[in-house]
Amino acid sequence: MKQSIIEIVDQVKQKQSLIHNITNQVVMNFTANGLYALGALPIMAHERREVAEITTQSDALVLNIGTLTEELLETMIVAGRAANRKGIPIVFDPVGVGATKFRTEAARKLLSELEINLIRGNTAEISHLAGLKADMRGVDATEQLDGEIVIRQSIEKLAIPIVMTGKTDFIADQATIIKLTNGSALLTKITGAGCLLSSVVAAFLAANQSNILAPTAAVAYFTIAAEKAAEQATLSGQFHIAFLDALSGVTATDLEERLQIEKVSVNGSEF
Ligand SMILES: Nc1ncnc2c1ncn2[C@@H]1O[C@H](COP(=O)(O)OP(=O)(O)O)[C@@H](O)[C@H]1O
Ligand SMILES: Cc1ncsc1CCOP(=O)(O)O
Repeated sequence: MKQSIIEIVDQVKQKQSLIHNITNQVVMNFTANGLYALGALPIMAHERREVAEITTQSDALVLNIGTLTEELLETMIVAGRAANRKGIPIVFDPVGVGATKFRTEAARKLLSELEINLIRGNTAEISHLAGLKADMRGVDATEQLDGEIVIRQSIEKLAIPIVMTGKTDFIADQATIIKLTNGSALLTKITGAGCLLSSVVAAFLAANQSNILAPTAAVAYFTIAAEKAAEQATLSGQFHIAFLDALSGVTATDLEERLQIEKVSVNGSEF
């Protein structure tokens, strides 16, 4: 597994994928800088009349509903259809789903009208999307949820590969669940960490379309970068910058030495 992750990271660095992000207004700049640091190329384009062309020129599409409007939702459908026609992977980030009826209905619409390749959300968002109960305050959960139970039930209900984040991260498809425990709590003190991760996952999927290995490599790379940054910075402002820098330089040795894949289950049996 570690060797495959290292190889996928090399593929990402070589491919320098162009990632079309239809994302929220809070995180656009951070996402663009994070993708550059990784070695990918960002483009943010939100005009309905041009998104199909932009998506078609891109290697992956990210749909993020963090500051969604009715118009932007329609634009996402146009871009998503263009991606589906060309087999371009789509990552969906259901920011704040469950916080309002509009977000919840929008998320359902995107899932029903588009073929989404992967959903990346925090534990509360994934629970909501799967119809499990989770209390939200803004874009964050108000309670601790048992990630392992949530991911098992969610993958069964949604039947789309999922990256579910929190203190522990889970990567799942219908056959496999992987649990990663790398990272830093400082990621929760800056805005846009999850949104950037969704775009990083898209860059990994653009380079390697495996349902489990590519997103696992993305989460491993991202959370190990956070660990390295947290060794340089204790406050959120310093961490923000240190993290961007660390995103450009996670090495094979870092992955070898730091990766914590605590548990892998395949078709329900652990090994
Ligand atoms: N308590 C925590 N400790 C360490 N890392 C965390 C913690 N909570 C979230 N993370 C990390 O922060 C990143 C964003 O996850 P999360 O905060 O769940 O997403 P979102 O920003 O969408 O709410 C992930 O890489 C995750 O591993
Ligand atoms: C604060 C906020 N409000 C609407 S979108 C957004 C950014 C959320 O980003 P993340 O969930 O990745 O921290």
